[in-house]
Amino acid sequence: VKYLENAARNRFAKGVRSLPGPQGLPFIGSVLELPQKNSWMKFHEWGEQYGPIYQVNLAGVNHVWITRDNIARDLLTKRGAIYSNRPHIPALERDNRTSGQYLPLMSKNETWTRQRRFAKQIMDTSEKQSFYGYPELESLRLMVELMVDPFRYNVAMESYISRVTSRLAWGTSAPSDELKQRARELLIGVSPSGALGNKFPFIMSLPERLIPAKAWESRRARTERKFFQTMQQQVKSDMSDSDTPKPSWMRAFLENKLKWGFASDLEGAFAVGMHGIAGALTIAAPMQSFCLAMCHYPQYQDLLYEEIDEVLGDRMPTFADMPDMPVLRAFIRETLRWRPPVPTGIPHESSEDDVYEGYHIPAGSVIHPLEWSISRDPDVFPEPDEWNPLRWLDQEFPTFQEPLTKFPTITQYSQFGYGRRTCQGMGVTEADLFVGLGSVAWLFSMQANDSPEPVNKPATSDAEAEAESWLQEQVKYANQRAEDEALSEAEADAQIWLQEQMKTTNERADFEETAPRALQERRAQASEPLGDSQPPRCLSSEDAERGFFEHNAKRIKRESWDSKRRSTSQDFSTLQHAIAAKLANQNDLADQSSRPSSLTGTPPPPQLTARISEYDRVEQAVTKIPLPFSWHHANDSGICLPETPLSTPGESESVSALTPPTSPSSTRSVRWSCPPPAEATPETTPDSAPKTCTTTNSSLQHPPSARSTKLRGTRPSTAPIHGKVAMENDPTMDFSTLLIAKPMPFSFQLRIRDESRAEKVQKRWLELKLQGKFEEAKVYWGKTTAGDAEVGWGKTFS
Ligand code: HEM
Repeated sequence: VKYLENAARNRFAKGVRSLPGPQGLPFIGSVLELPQKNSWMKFHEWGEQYGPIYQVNLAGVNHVWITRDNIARDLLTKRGAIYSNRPHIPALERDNRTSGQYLPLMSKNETWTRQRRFAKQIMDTSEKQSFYGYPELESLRLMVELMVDPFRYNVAMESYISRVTSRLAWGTSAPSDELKQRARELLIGVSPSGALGNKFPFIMSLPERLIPAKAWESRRARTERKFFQTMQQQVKSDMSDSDTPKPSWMRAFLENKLKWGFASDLEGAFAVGMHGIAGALTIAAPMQSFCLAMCHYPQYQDLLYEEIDEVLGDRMPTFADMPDMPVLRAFIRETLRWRPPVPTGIPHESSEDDVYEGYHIPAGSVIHPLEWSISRDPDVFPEPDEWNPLRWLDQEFPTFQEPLTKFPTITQYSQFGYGRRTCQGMGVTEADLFVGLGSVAWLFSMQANDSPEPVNKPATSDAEAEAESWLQEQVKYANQRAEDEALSEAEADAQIWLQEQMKTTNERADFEETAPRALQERRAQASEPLGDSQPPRCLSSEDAERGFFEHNAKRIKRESWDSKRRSTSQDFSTLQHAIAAKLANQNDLADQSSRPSSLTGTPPPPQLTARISEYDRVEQAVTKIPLPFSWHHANDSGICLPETPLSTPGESESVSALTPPTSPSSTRSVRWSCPPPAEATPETTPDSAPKTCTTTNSSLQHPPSARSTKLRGTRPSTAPIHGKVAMENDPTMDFSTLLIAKPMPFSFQLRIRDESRAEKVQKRWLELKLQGKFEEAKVYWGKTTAGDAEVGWGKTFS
């Protein structure tokens, strides 16, 4: 019906043309042309083929894709009056446009207006109070977790975000695990590639007992409501029981209930809970992309360390340091540009027919600002596929903006949307990333794991066996203590920690059976030159890097701390051991009892390998579930695909009047910023940086003096890409498949930059831990997915 309606609308629009775009098949349109993974790459490719605004019929719905910032502003900002609705999400139990549950998904109506006003107020007020100091507090715990268990860096970073957000929402970090689960379940519910109801909307009108996916959604919705109400009730109790209740968004709601004009307390519970979910969902993705960037573009790391050491010295960063740290802000801004967390943007829906530059845009079109393309406009971002923080620091680049005390900033950035629907969380995102990533770079350096040996050793190695027996002993000891006497909070924490180590050691055995081969295969793939690559050529960014350092000669004349400080880098095993020992000592002091000497014995060896988090497992499981119809796959675009996707779109003669489209063949070429590995000569650097690229092409070589010690000539080991990406050749393009693109965990090395900083962190963490400042995550209804419980964690799919 929608297809016929759209066709009729297009006929009635006289004197204007339809937007260009792929023709597709009748009714289903171009759904069969979409890939299963990273669908935004296909939309990007179509943008290069059809122009900066084009339309695609996807299963009868007209989707308009915008690939340039100025067009998105023209439509979504300047004509916001008719471009600010949201499309319907069929898999949700209640209509997202009117239910009042999820502010980002509501259409423009009264409920949206009052909730948006509320959102603005709580964000402004909490920003004035430095977001209550929560990022600083939780970054301490993040540092400890990274020291203790570096291979779970992704879990630690997700927990950091979730804990900060839980504290902001309800003043406590206890619900952080539950919040993560609520966020991942909602993400499945709203992602086109997630819940089955988004692929087959008709199932949502059938009885629950026949449709497990509908029952799953009912439980998700019930659990979410119960969780938000429980948290609201808890804050109410804290406010009446405590003289100094913690500041939070919920407290702000409860203290001024009448002011907000909400229909009920339940609306307030959702208005706050939704912000919790929005935060928990999104910010962890750029934190993990930052690790990718640091490892694949290591030549910029020292620039950041120099700033950190100069501004912060021996203390961790705070929100107040923001004006003094443009380099850190540039790293963050560039990471968001390079790997947009929401690459397809969040769609708007048009409420009226419109004409733009002679093109007809029918009412009811779903409008996507395609962030992946917008942040790759080569006129604004030369060499757009390169991660290059200098574009924000060097005036040679078009994106440079002064004053550097304010710019670069991620606020007012297109990644956060347009017009009346702009994201409300820009400020808090910047604070979380600034403090969190600043702390990470203050304490650690990162290196790609270039070891030719498999990073995982067999679980039966001597060291592993020793570690296992050490951990077993500790767990036994902790269990014994638990029986003998009531455990103090710190002791309980130590026990949990030790048990986790034990679990990890066991999990490691499974993981290691399959991981080494897969890793080797991936590395081999990554180092193969691409078939259609062009000869290596000198990139302007390299000149720009040199220029930048020449301009900043005074600053960079300072001796690099690099070799000196890195020599103090400490193995994690020692650190892990040190934490355990300190915890033991602290507790010994507290209870005057002695610990077994084995606690200060040989610590477990670290395995610096990323581990798949629960979140990733869930996401992977979603996309692996076989659907009832054999010709359908799950994919990340919301469209059902055949087993073998048809990859050749029909050529269209439509040409946009806006910017002439580039020829598809030119956009498919792959260029290298340094020669492909086959032509590169490895060159050893003093601190055994992975590899440096040199080449026979003299234009790529710069005299070392001009480069300064800050740029040690290490070039990315990835193949920079333009237009169509050969994803299998780019290890930085491995994302989760739901609406938020989160890089999959990868293997790399974290090294402590300065031992005294590590000790400071441990000491402070212990102090605060003993003061009860770091609550453990609370279990609300068990993590079981079994049975037909009224509330609980949903299975990935039932
Ligand atoms: C990396 C972090 C984040 C990114 C990339 C992001 C991105 C976005 C985008 C693209 C939109 C839609 C804008 C549009 O429709 O034009 C949005 C909306 C929204 N975001 Fe964020 N967001 C992030 C973090 C947050 C956080 C931390 C919060 C709150 C704690 C938040 C709260 C919201 C809200 C409430 C809306 C809805 C605004 C409306 O529809 O009126 N976001 N965000």
